[in-house]
Amino acid sequence: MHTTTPLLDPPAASTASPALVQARDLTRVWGKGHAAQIGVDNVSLDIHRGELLAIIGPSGSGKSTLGSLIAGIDVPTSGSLVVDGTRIDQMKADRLADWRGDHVGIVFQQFHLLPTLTAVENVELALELGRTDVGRRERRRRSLEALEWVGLAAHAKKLPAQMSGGEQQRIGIARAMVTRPPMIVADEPTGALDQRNGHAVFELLQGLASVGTTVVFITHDLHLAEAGDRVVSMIDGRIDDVRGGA
Ligand SMILES: Nc1ncnc2c1ncn2[C@@H]1O[C@H](COP(=O)(O)OP(=O)(O)OP(=O)(O)O)[C@@H](O)[C@H]1O
Repeated sequence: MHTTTPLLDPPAASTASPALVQARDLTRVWGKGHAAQIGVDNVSLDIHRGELLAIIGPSGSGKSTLGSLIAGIDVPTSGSLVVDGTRIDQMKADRLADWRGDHVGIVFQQFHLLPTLTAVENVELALELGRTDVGRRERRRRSLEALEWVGLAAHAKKLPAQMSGGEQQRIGIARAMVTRPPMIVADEPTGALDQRNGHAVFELLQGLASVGTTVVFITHDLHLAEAGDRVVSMIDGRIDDVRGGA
């Protein structure tokens, strides 16, 4: 499955910064006063290039909120966030969407594949949305290459409903990686899978990290988290503990 293809060339580093993600005092709050809901509370964190960083913590501790901020899906109420040399914490929604298309691959717990598109069309869509400079034939070629890397070239013409959950999530990984982003944010990507399929998905993420992609892996699976390079534990929106790393 893990062949050396151009798809797996390390993403080009666009800055000399040692950390791909530099979060400082990130806070995300909804509402005000007594009604305020705190998602993330003053979080500062560096995430390095090629690092597989696991984020764990009880339900409601802020893992998804932090992941959404790092992925540029949401913006913080305060604090600063630099990703791959660009400050994204105050970007307007349309610019942020463009930035995301080129810089982040996102993997969801429930796969989020479009049901009326085949596997290869789902993967191609990421290239259409993210990189308008890639022509139709090249999009198809790269998408098939990504499917091959996740071991599903033979499923290219299948619809999501014709595939197992594990297969759909591997298509989700192919879709996240096909734009060759410097970072992948995966929010409980193994949460809907059995142990064997979850492990297979985790190994794909490890493979991407090993060639230089930064992987943020949000999980309730402590066993898989420990297999990452570093484990960040959250509680009540704050970082409670960081284990591993240099
Ligand atoms: N859009 C929102 N509006 C108001 N509060 C929110 C919103 N999104 C998240 N929260 C709150 O922020 C806190 C953190 O939620 P978050 O989803 O980040 O936790 P989590 O650790 O990912 O939980 P889980 O493991 O259950 O997915 C929770 O108290 C939640 O209710």
